[in-house]
Amino acid sequence: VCAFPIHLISKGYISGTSHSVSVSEILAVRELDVGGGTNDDGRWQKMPQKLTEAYPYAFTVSYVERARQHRWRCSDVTFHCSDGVLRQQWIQTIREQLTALSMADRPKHLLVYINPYGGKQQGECIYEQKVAPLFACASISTDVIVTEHANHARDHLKTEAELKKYDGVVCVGGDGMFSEIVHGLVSRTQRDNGVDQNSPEEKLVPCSLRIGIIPAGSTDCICYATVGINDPVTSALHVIVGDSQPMDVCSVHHNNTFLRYSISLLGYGFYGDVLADSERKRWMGPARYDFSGFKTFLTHHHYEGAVSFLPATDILGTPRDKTRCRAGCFICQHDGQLYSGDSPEESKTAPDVSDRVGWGVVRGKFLAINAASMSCACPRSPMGLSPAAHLADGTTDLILVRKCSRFNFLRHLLRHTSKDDQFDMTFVEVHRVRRFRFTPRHCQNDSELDLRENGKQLFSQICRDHPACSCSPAYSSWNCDGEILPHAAIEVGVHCQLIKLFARGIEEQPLFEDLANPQCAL
Ligand SMILES: CCCCCCCCCCCCC/C=C/[C@@H](O)[C@H](CO)NC(=O)CCCCCCCCCCCCCCC
Ligand SMILES: Nc1ncnc2c1ncn2[C@@H]1O[C@H](COP(=O)(O)OP(=O)(O)OP(=O)(O)O)[C@@H](O)[C@H]1O
Ligand SMILES: [Ca+2]
Repeated sequence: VCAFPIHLISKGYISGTSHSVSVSEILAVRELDVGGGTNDDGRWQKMPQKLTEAYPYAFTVSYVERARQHRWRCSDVTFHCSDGVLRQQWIQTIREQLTALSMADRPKHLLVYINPYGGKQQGECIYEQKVAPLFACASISTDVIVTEHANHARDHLKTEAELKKYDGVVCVGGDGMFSEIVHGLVSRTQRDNGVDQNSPEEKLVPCSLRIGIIPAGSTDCICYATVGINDPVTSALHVIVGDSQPMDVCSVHHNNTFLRYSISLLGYGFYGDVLADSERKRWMGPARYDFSGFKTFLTHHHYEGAVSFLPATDILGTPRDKTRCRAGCFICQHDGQLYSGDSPEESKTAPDVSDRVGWGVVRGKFLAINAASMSCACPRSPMGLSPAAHLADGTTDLILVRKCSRFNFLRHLLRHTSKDDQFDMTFVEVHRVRRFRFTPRHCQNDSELDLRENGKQLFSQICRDHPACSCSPAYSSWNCDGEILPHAAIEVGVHCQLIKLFARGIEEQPLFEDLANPQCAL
């Protein structure tokens, strides 16, 4: 902590309270030319002449200030003193401390990808106006790529990007853009280490580069659930101070072929149907999800199949806990494990799939099958699909919503918008698992599956053409972090802490938020 025992003038007046700033939350320090009447930003300083005469030497410290609802802002305080040597000592000392932080965790050079078409198509503008000036202030240099097509960022990371040059990768966009970055980085890391992604049993190698998300999408679920707010300035500040948040990643396979990774939601039934419908309405922007959500709710389709899963035993925590995964989460610090005799490296890998002992099976008709590897909190649902899920415990919460009336399903959905327990309903069950499989009914073998994948499309088309038809199609689609998967039969495994974000998890709110904005001291 850096406390300032010299005279301090902030915003044109002297305050009598004390103020301290953690060095780890200082962004930059710079000299201020008091005599000239301006600082080096060219902004005028409103300062009484008497004070500038008495304390002509000044410097400005930019630091993180906490605002409401997990927002961070960059604030400046200016310190004045009568002695030029003293000022230099302060500036030098703070700079030395910042350099030490840069050597440890702070990024110096970043690779930035901007999706100009995500969310409300504001990505470039958000980056230029809100983020780039902060990176410049913190002396972070960047290489910026504005993507030209879908998968541009993924493929660039996978094959071309000179990753050694960078301390992290930043994406400006939504969950889809983040997913591209994850696929690029994870695939590159596996290829560089000779790991075959197609084998569901393979232990994946964690990525070394951290990922920053500047939210500019429609849902921004990953950002919201790791920071507490989808706010570009807050996220940029978390990048600058060099935060690090490990995250679980699910691998999804079909018949020993790798399909995709999932970080937030794998949803079959309701969320798959919402996504499939909403993709045809991208022109509507973020509102497409509400439109398609309403439509899908009215169609009320259910799907038959079997879900088999490997429950996570010997773990701290359950999906029905009242406690939440927050910054410095005890459970995530222990990889979610109560006790493990394994070495730390072994305990972070996917469990042995050949051991079928302990697997459970649930068969039936489902409105929704959801796997949430994290809470999936987002502005639509501030507590998320699974409020007690953990970011980095090596498990996913498998939520099974059986066929029920529209009224009951609406009650279940509505509970996502309040603090009421959405799992406390007879037709809902939730399991914390390390692996699971889904097999749609009638799915006997691969050749049949292909037939049925085609049949599904045909059936959906018939139902679309005949809206009065009230029957449920045999298959839904999997929504994998906002992408539709090409197969209904999948096998999923959780890889504990495979990636790291420039985030720290949601901070606990100060008890008296209104008072958490101290002024500066003499
Ligand atoms: C009555 C209101 C109930 C509201 C219930 C809201 C629950 C919302 C839970 C959202 C969970 C999002 C999980 C994140 C998934 C992301 O990886 C993915 C990519 O960005 N986003 C979506 O798939 C986008 C998925 C967006 C889903 C939106 C669902 C909206 C449902 C609206 C139902 C209306 C029924 C009204 C009946 C009168
Ligand atoms: N230049 C581009 N042109 C077209 N599509 C792109 C481009 N760059 C990226 N994409 C794709 O756009 C898709 C959506 O992007 P993004 O996730 O940023 O926004 P969103 O879908 O509005 O938000 P969310 O994923 O939070 O719902 C991503 O799947 C990404 O692959
Ligand atoms: Ca998890």
